[in-house]
Amino acid sequence: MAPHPKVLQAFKVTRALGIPDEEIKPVLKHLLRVFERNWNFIEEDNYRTLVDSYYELRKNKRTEDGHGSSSGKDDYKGSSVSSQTQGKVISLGNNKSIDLVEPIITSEENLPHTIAKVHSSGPSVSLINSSPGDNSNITLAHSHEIVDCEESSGKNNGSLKRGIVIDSTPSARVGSSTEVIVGLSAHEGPILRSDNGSELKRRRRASNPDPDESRSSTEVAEQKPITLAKKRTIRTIPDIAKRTENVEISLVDEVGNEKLPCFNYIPHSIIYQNARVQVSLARISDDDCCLSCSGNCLSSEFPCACTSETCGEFAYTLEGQLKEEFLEACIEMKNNPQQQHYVYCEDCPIERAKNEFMPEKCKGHLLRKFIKECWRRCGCDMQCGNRVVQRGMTCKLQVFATREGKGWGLRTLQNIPKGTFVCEYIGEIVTNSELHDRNMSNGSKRHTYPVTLDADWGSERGLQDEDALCLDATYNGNVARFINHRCCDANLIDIPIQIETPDRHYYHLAFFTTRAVQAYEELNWDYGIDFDDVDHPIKAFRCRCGSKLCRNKTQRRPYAVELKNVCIPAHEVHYAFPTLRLEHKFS
Ligand SMILES: C[S@@+](CC[C@H](N)C(=O)[O-])C[C@H]1O[C@@H](n2cnc3c(N)ncnc32)[C@H](O)[C@@H]1O
Repeated sequence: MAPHPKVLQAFKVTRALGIPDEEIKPVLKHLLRVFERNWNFIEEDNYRTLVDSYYELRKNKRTEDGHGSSSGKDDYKGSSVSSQTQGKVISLGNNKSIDLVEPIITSEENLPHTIAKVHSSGPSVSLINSSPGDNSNITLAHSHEIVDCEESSGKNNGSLKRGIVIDSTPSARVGSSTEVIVGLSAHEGPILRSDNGSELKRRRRASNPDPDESRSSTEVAEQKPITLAKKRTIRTIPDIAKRTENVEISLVDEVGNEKLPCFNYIPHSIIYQNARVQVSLARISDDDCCLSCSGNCLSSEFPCACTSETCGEFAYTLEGQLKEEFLEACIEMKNNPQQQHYVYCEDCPIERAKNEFMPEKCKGHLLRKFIKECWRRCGCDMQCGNRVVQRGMTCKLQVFATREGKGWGLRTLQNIPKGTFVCEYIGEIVTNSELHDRNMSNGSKRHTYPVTLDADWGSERGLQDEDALCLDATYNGNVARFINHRCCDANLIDIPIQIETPDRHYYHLAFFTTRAVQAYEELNWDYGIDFDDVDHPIKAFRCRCGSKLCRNKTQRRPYAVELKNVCIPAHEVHYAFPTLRLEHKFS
């Protein structure tokens, strides 16, 4: 079968650089897998990532082989977590690298690059530092004009023995001095000196006699010269869920700034210690299940007993989405809560945890609409349309480094229709007082947003501490811990789901789309923060949700949160002190 035109185009560019097709092929295959077949990432900057990956892989291979040559053929063989690659950081040439597993490695360690300073005021480019002991040729992996090169000794006496090719585009001249990472390649030959790049072009022509190909090399140079970016590291993890979910959840950092998240991925919530979650068949009465159903409850003529929570109607459609009316009602209650949607407990567990002897008055809890799914005692099967959340995630998701300074975020890799279940909020099930203790001892080390399972506290009198529960995803959690906040018009909404237990001390919190979401859109939900609540123990982050309805109107703080007089960058401290409750007042 003839290769795809995009593959042919990629080969055309790499051939022009003298890279044989059979060597670039496995690299391309690997990147396509890592980027979920999104060619934009591969094509951008004239296939920069592809070419950089190739050269860096070659260099790594040479280093591993004691400077032996590499065919490059097998380096990306098999899946991206094959035995060859697992545990390795694969640097992507000039300024990128791929981290295929979980080790937390700083970008400095990852980059076996030479750092060059470009002095843009004059025509010369001088290398001020090169990798220790590495005297490989230095070149940008793409087509560039050679402006000038100076032989130079760096700090480590790694003097430049051969060629350096540096971009001469106007963008490279911006500012007086820009630090860049220059990739290392395996070109042989003496120092290249040229004012106009003709030497490089001549060399390319010499190494590639095919007139068609040498033309494309020149075209490439003219089309899109590389821009000198700040050093950055692209890291990816193929599946942060470690195959515990129905789908793989990749992580990618194209920005190159984020510290890799440090937590244990769990696909189901788990009791930390004191939380009382009573799951037993004996507690499910005949009225709480549909014993006589079979197959798919949604197809039966009459709604079964499991619709008791949703006024005798299933919340899901036959296609597996939330019914429009139900979803809209949930959105309305969340976005425009009325006074009657709040309940106030007499002895609020949240206030009690804060001050056992003199608790303050309850601040109120928002009543929520529940969905009850069929479960073990029900006669239907696992494919029943009323078992959506318990079947688990089906959407392809990716954790990525946001560019707006929100730290990591979550995006979808596929279009998702309105009302679709995306994921659950999973974490440790802790009691309110356990959470309070954690907050007190860990304070500023918090990195996620615990949620209080208080949707039904209004119907309880004197809630015991073991029954007043929260989910904390700080140390153990799932992909939901990466979902960032968006005020009011978020594309996800959290809905309480009752599955195993008829009481509502413990329930599942599931995220559904509030509208159709396009592939590569960031997913977000409204944490319910009151940005004007100056008394709240957590002074909220400066909101960068970008919504027209953003409630953080004043935006007083410059990209940091103040926490008890300590100023900590927002990406360092996520949520610190007691739970921000879902029902927090709206301004
Ligand atoms: C539950 S975590 C979300 C994942 C987080 N971004 C990360 O890197 O792990 C919540 C934290 O993300 C950041 N964040 C979330 N939404 C934000 C927003 N709209 N604007 C700015 N920062 C946000 C804040 O630092 C917040 O404390």
